[in-house]
Amino acid sequence: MNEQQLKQQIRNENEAAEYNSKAQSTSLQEVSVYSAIGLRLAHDLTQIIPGQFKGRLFKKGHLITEEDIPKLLDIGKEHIYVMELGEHDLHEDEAARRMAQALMDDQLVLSEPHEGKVSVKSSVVGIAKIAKEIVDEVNRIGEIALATIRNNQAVMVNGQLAATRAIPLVVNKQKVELVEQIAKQYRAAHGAAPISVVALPQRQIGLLTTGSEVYNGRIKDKFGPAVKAKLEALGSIVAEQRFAPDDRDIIVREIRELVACGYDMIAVTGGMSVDPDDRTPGAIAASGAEIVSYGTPMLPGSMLLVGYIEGVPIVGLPGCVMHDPYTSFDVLLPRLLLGERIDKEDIVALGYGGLLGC
Ligand SMILES: Nc1nc2c(c(=O)[nH]1)N[C@H]1C(S)=C(S)[C@@H](COP(=O)(O)OP(=O)(O)OC[C@H]3O[C@@H](n4cnc5c(N)ncnc54)[C@H](O)[C@@H]3O)O[C@H]1N2
Ligand code: MOO
Repeated sequence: MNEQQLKQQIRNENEAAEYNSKAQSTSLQEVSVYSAIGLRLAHDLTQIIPGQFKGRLFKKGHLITEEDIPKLLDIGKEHIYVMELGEHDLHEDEAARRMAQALMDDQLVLSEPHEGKVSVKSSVVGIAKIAKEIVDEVNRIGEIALATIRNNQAVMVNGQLAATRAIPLVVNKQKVELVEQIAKQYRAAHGAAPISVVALPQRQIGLLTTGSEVYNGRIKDKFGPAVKAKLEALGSIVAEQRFAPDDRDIIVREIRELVACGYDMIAVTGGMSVDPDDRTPGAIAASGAEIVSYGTPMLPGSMLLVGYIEGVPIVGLPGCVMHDPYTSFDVLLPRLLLGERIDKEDIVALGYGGLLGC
């Protein structure tokens, strides 16, 4: 090859490299909004008016018209992007969609991408099963985000479990492919998606409300309705409610009778703290229950008791369960209803992050 041929070859190679790099990398061109009429938006545009509105003002692909210009200026956009996606990149919407599809169980409902985010919702009342180690692994990749609720948290119909998003407007395809690979490996090893929901079965609960002031009619029972509401929200019912004064033998007898009825769970309310009239923990122990824990390191719900009596869960519910929407009882309830055994470590784990105030 003579010198000229060599130069030509280098020129060819350079041109090819330039062509390839154009084809491979995403080009983002800034265009003044005044020159943007007739162009299409490369991504959703958000408006925030504190206290009034937060949401999508313009959708990706929107054809910009003259009357959009003041609206764009009002949300601080003097320029927009015109984008040509490189072959190794994914648009934020596509990245979010693919990650959600890879990580989520089929039963879950995926939203359309909205401002670059895909939301994942439950179609049933259930308990979230979320592999924390996978969430961490995905979030370690960088430039992509996976946010979830906590493992074992209750979720309502249409309740959100997770959301995916790419941080930049375009993200390297390999990052999303890595998420897909991580999810595939998890599914192969566990036979389930890293993020899923298990529908809660309908359980029948036997409820015993203690407290002489309630038993004698001095005050109206407020515990029964509160416990019923919490259970019904999760698809279970209080099949029977009984009342007892602050008398240990009577409480023991009532517990035994509720156990004999074959309910799926027994709940005893009131009398859970330190006063001489607080007979419930002693009565639960005397009724033959194996106590996993009397007391939890979570506030509210520190005086909660969890045990098992002939294999049936029994809980002692302190006063706060009556008025507080989220206590240690609410944390453990979905698992109790599912039939998962609660052990001492589950109680220990309530302390970190468990100070919600009461
Ligand atoms: N010195 C301490 N005081 C308290 C402690 C403690 O460890 N040391 N613990 C606190 C915590 S935490 C809770 S929760 C409360 C209440 O615990 P109890 O489960 O023993 O609640 P009671 O004493 O039975 O009742 C408290 C309050 O609520 C009323 N009540 C009870 N049952 C009903 C019902 N079915 N309907 C309507 N109202 C009800 C009761 O009349 C009392 O007024 O203790 C803290 N204090
Ligand atoms: O058990 Mo109390 O139950 O923390 O407010």
